[in-house]
Amino acid sequence: MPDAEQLPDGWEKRTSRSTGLSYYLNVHTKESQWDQPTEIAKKSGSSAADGPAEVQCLHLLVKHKGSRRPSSWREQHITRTKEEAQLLLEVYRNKIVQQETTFEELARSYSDCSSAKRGGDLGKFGRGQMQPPFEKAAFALNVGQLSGIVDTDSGLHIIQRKS
Ligand SMILES: Cn1nc(-c2ccccc2)cc1C(=O)N[C@H](Cc1nc2ccccc2[nH]1)C(=O)O
Repeated sequence: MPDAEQLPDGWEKRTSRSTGLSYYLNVHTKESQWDQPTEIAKKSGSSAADGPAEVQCLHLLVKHKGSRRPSSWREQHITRTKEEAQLLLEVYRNKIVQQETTFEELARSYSDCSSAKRGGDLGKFGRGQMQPPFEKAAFALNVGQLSGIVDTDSGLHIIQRKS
């Protein structure tokens, strides 16, 4: 029985900054995955069929009293309900769709994530680095596309893919 921590060649075990969960990095392609690998890491990059290895996204997070950490740079003790957060985010999303303002301007003013100071820009990330609902929504977007409302343990998000 192989040692549970012994990984096939070309893999490293990492810990996600935002979720604290372990994921596995292919050191050759820089692709990552949640499931523990059982085969030697491939050395070529993803084919188009697998989608991008990483994406760059902006997000606007509205936390609520049920959020994992109901506090932010905007509000030390967040007490809004999840329903109130949903309504707020729908207003913000409509303003973006109607081109009344930009995603960056709204995120900078209203996002409960510390990335607000960068207009909501999370930078580039691969699979296995963000909470699964966020990852699924982000990797399903085309470049420039705006998501619907995405629910994670952190709160409710809208996401725009930049690359
Ligand atoms: C994942 N992440 N990246 C940054 C970030 C990135 C660039 C510059 C400054 C902060 C902040 C965070 C983060 O986890 N922030 C949390 C809120 C949060 N939870 C998230 C879940 C998924 C994606 C983004 C998320 N942001 C917080 O401030 O309480």
